[in-house]
Amino acid sequence: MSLDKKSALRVAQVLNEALPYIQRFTNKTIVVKFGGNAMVDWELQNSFARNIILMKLVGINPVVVHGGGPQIGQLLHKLNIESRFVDGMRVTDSETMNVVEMVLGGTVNKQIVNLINHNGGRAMGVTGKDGLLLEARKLTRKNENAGLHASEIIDIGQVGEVKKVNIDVINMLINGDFIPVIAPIGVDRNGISYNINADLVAGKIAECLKAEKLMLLTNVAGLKDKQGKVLTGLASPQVQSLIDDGTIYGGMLPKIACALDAIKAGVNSAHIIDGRIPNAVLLEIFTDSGVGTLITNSHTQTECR
Ligand SMILES: Nc1ncnc2c1ncn2[C@@H]1O[C@H](COP(=O)(O)OP(=O)(O)O)[C@@H](O)[C@H]1O
Ligand SMILES: CC(=O)N[C@@H](CCC(=O)OP(=O)(O)O)C(=O)O
Repeated sequence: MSLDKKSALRVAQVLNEALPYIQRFTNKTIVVKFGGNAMVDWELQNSFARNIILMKLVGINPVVVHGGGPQIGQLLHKLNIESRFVDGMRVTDSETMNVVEMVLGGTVNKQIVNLINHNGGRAMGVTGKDGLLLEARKLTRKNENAGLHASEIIDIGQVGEVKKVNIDVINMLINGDFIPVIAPIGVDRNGISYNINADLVAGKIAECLKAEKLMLLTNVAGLKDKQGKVLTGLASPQVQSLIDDGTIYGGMLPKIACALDAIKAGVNSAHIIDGRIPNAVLLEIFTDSGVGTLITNSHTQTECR
């Protein structure tokens, strides 16, 4: 398809304006988390795949971590298995864990890998089990309403948190010129599988790779305040009060937590952006038109080897 003169000039201008960003980010690692809610349709997934390829072509090392919560929910529904969440985490019994592995490690992972490869990139899909990439431990949740006789801990099943990231696996893929596409499934030393929230995995991987940026693509324009207005910037002292008054809830809780942890651990910036906007990744990286919330500041560090 050939462009008319005006459109062609505009394309040339856009490329020219992207130069300082390309220079800034070349040879840097950017972790991009593609949320299940942002995988609205094939076109959006395809545009995501092309954005990732373009990053790689200009010398950036993109590392993709994907979710797939709604896709897991759909299959569970078909199988008449109930979905239940505690603080944004899916309660995961062994039957649910099987479905999680099928959907994340199978369908969703291979869909993204295939789209990147089909568009001319070189993607390699792995779960956290491959090469022991994500060593996990069981995540426990405190029961805030525990009375005298209630348990202090809520058991949410095979839900994990990242204990260790084996970055050798990722570096091996990057050095082989592949784009790693990672499904958030972990395993412990006893071989037990864990369902890990994809935001948490993306955050820990960004920390361990000392990434330049962590980008979380979701289905909202950014973090919203009590009035529903998108907060373009957010620092950690504000966060607790937004959680306490219920402004941040559900799936936004792990996003904020992992973004704050990543920043504390040295990742330069964390962004919650609207993945439903075509080319959201390119807009965020190569232009001044950020499309969401930029997060700065906060706590803990993960073991990396
Ligand atoms: N303060 C907030 N601002 C924006 N979204 C919020 C907020 N608190 C909770 N949410 C919810 O978080 C959701 C995004 O998280 P989630 O559903 O887990 O998406 P993803 O699949 O992309 O990880 C939004 O759709 C919204 O319903
Ligand atoms: C423990 C837990 O909740 N795991 C998530 C894993 C997928 C995920 O995080 O997907 P999104 O990014 O699309 O929300 C789940 O089972 O839904």
